[in-house]
Amino acid sequence: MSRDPGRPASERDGSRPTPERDGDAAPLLSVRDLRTQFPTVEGTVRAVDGVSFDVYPGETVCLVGESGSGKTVACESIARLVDPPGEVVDGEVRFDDRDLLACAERDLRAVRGDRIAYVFQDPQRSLDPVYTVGEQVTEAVGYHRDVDGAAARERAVDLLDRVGLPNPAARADEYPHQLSGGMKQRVAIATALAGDPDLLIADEPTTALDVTIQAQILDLFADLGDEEGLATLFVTHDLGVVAGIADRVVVMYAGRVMERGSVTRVFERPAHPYIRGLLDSLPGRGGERIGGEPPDPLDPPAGCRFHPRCPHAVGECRSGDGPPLHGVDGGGEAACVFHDGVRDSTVVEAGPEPRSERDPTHDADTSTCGADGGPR
Ligand SMILES: Nc1ncnc2c1ncn2[C@@H]1O[C@H](COP(=O)(O)OP(=O)(O)OP(=O)(O)O)[C@@H](O)[C@H]1O
Ligand code: NI
Repeated sequence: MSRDPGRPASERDGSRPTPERDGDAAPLLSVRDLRTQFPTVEGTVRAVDGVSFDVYPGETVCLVGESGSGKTVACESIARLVDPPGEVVDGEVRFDDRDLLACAERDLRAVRGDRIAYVFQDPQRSLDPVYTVGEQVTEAVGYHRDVDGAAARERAVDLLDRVGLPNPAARADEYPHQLSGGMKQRVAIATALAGDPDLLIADEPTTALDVTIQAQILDLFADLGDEEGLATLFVTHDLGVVAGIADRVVVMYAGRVMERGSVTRVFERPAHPYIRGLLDSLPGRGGERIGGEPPDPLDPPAGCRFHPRCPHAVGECRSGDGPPLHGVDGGGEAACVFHDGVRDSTVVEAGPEPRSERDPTHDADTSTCGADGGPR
């Protein structure tokens, strides 16, 4: 079962930033071996622990994974927004051939204010309480475009309309505290889009919105991707949203990338048992919710971090630093030993089966309580 053996075995060392997509276009954003830690009294939380992925111009990449998997910390690390004592301890974040982690704060502010826009999970973080929403969006328009005040205001109202703010011309004169949480988030999104960024990093931007408004905003992102080449890194744990908007998907678990690939391939042929389990448990798919809980971030298991919950885990999954990303059939990669090019990867595609049918050599440790890393 050939699995593209010519690929580098691991990208974790960051030494070879192989493009994730074939073709001529260079990635707009290239994240390599990103590591971010939080010192706490109980120990070090390795919230992001060797994450690599690319975002190409005009595409939408969805970062998915259960709560606590490191999606927010990854995004904040990319934009250098991690608050101390949290610290990006390693890695590279290339944006248009500039390493954002290495550049001076002043240069970074220029990039972040102009070419990269950020929508926080909490809209409060994006808005200034002392200015009206119209002033904030207008300022963002004017900052980036050479337009007079009236034209900037007109564009601001238009944007507020496009993000679904009711009665935008009147609402523009209100202050953030006069708006509901969902409306604030819409204003935050309008502000982010006002400057025609090249990259939008949006952390669960639509979670708090009702489905109609959510759909409207997702459509708006799609239009801006098509019309203006806006690339989006979109964090969500709603796989329905992912199916609707993503070009490519990056699946995180316990601070690591478990799988990357086109949305079509990942949804049709999930390669890693983790994303396979998440997809199977969607309504109508007939599968059960993945048993167990994500690991304690202070003390993740050795080997593959998902192994205590994995129906396919074999001895090798329980020790070492976890498998590298292996190329999978149909494109993309999965950090799973079943895609090492030697094992039969179809056992993952076939779903959970009695273990003896798949790996008789490891029958002895079929319970998830292997000595070197059972559930804690
Ligand atoms: N300031 C902090 N101090 C200590 N640990 C932190 C801090 N911020 C985040 N973490 C830890 O880092 C890990 C990743 O958190 P993160 O918020 O990135 O997860 P997430 O995938 O965005 O989850 P959610 O879907 O709930 O937003 C978690 O274990 C979290 O507890
Ligand atoms: Ni988050």
